[in-house]
Amino acid sequence: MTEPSFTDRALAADAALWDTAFAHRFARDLPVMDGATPAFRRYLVYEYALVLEAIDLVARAVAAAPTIPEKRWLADALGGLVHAQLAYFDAAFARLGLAPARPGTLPVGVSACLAAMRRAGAGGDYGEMLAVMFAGEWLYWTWCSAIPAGAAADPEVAAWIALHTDEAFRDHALWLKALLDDIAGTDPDAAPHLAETIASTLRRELAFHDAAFAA
Ligand SMILES: Cc1ncc(C[n+]2csc(CCO)c2C)c(N)n1
Repeated sequence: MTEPSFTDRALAADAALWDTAFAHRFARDLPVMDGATPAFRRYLVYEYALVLEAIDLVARAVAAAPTIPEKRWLADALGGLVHAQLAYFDAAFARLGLAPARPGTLPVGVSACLAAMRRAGAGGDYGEMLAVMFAGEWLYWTWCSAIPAGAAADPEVAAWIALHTDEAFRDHALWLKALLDDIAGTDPDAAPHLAETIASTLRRELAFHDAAFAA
């Protein structure tokens, strides 16, 4: 049998935390929410702020990537955020009468998540940036791919799930996973910090999603 990879070991070491994540109310409620659900409306406003922060993080990762194939892959991921994801928010905000959060009004669970992304980007540690991206992408991939096809009746919710279940999204999550395995394999001294970054990011992700339900 092949040895479990670095990321498989990191995910297994935090299995209890990931189980909590998979049981999160957000994942359970998402398919039955709609544009009138207060938690979903709050979530979209928080999520828009997160996507803006993610654009900067991925742009920093493009700059930090040591090879052209990595820069090219990450630039495509950045393109997905600035095009498909921002187009989603333009359409959803217009349809649902939502607006971006005013500065200083985000709840602490959300702003802490954004601040950690910003720190990872500004810190310049490529592996750390990838670990932050991986934890969030893995969570969304796992959450959204577990929702049965057609389960969400609302068009905004269905479109949001579709953005996180398409092949490109899955491939990106798996690409991040494989690259982290490479980095941890090449530099075993970096592995503990990468594993800790995956776990701490997941905790912040859960606080982010808790905030949508705390009115
Ligand atoms: C709250 C929240 N967490 C994670 C994602 C998934 N995601 C989309 S872009 C990005 C960063 C770049 O990989 C991540 C993690 C999300 N949409 N919203």
